[in-house]
Amino acid sequence: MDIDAAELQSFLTDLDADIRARADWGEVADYIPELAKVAPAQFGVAVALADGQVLQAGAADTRFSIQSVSKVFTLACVLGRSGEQIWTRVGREPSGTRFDSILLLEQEKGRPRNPFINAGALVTTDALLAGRAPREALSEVLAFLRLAAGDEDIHIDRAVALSEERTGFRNIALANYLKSFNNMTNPPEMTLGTYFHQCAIEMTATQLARAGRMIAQLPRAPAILAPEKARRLNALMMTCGHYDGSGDFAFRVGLPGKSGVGGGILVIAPGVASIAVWSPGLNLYGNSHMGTFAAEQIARFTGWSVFG
Ligand SMILES: NC(=O)CC[C@H](N)C(=O)O
Repeated sequence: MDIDAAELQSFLTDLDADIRARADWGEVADYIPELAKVAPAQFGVAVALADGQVLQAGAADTRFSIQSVSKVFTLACVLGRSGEQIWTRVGREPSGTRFDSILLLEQEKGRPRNPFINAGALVTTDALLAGRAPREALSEVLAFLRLAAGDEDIHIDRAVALSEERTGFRNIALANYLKSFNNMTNPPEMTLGTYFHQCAIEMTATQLARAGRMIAQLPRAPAILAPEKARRLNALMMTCGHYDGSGDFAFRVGLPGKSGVGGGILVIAPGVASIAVWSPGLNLYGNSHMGTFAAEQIARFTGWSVFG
């Protein structure tokens, strides 16, 4: 749908003011000590449009920990590297369980439901390593993101990675459990270290919106993701991108999205726009509370929806 950029810009500016006035921020993720230090009362949004413009409001240039939003990009790298093989190790169904749940893994014999819950993302990261050192695999993800965003200034926050490495006992359990089912080819601590560093990539909303242009297949996006891969990433983001809150996100926003416990959400309007919202306070499902609200308001204002 065509949208007047100036009108959308003034809508975003008003939305930022509205959100600040509401002051209903949710709770920051406190199970990762470094993330517990982030002030919840923050909001930023960036919208990359098909004509190349990037609209911004609020703290669009503040860096935040992208956390599980990284799972979209590692999956894209793995699909590029080894094609469809990954689907022998991980499914494509919503889990209906929390992002860090171990519940279904025993019942389903070590094959995680999808690549966006932690168990599935650990398998994807394990595949990404492909016999390489963690540093090489992480360089590939960073290079891919920098190319996608057209911005070299994207890095890993080591303090966040180490903080999770020290306290990520559920992920450590998941990785070992996967190993017991032979669904982890590397030593669990190697895959875990890579995963924690990938989650600790820092980006601004502006950089994330620009990186998402290839998933939206915007005409000016760098041609580094084949259209059929973009379509499938969008399908997975829609069905699994918000864990057990995916149905609610689809209902409220109507666009594919991927959240992270750092409070970021990447939202894709295929062919039209790539949107990044960020607000560190989370809702019950571990998805950004005000970020979801903002995505809902933007979809309502623009009429963007994959459901017509
Ligand atoms: N939902 C998330 O963003 C979770 C990512 C986080 N690094 C974890 O594994 O717990």
